Amino acid sequence: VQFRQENVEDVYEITEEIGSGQFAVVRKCIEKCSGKVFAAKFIKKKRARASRRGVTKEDIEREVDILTTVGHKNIISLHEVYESNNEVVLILEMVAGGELFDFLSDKEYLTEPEAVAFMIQILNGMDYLHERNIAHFDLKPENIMLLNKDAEPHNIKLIDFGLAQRITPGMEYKNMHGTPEFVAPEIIAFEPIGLPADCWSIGVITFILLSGCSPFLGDDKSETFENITRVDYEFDDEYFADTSDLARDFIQHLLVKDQRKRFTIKDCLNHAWIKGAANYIPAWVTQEPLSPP
Ligand SMILES: Nc1cc2c(nn1)-c1ccccc1CC2
Repeated sequence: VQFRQENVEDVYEITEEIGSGQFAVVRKCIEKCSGKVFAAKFIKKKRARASRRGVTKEDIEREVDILTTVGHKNIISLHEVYESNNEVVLILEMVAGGELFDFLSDKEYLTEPEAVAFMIQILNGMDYLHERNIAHFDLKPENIMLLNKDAEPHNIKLIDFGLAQRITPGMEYKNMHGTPEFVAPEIIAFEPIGLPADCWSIGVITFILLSGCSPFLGDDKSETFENITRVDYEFDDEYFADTSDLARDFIQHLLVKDQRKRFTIKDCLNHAWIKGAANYIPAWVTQEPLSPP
């Protein structure tokens, strides 16, 4: 998709802010010709090479390339892209249900069936990406949006592919800056990273969904990194007393330091905690539509 050079405000009415990232602000917008509602993500372009502010054109093109090539019900879709001299605007599918993060803080934590209903959708979206050797590299509750917070069960969309990468075997990715609480040990150790880093983050997210607690969070960044490097976490009985052994087993297979021994997304989808859920989660959540011929 090419970056349109005309003024985005000529084509869309830009309204209230609905979210923001480090160098991005996301606003609700309405396409004038159709009345359709979208989310406009304004990304600041990096001015000078040495500047710490803004995003390089190369990084923006990577996010656009990845969003353009993926199409899945649990991944945000990209409608079109505009460019002005100091920013790029991604016109994205509108998701109006807010972040899973906020949904969680209202509920403290979820029952296992609720957590599994979310986890199945996260895993389906991630399975689609990992089958195409795309790593998200910034999985966390803030980057999981609910389509509609009142619907049951909830339909989720993975957002923010600003750190996503196509992983070519043999290529090494090291300079990463995910969010401390969710990064895998290999990211902290500056070892080559790949798809398994996302699986670690899924383990952290599952732990949080079931307990409301963050397994490795310390009083500061370095303490958090210390806890991750040592894989120092526990299922505190105060929060995990009612959590099934299957759920703990699922998490334990993801929070594994050696990324070669860590569960893959396929392993997760085959785990009894997830597979067993197919009995009580509606088919539209659990069944992947047959991929187009
Ligand atoms: N960093 C972010 C942050 C957000 C979004 N994208 N990137 C987003 C995408 C579609 C709909 C709504 C949003 C708001 C949050």
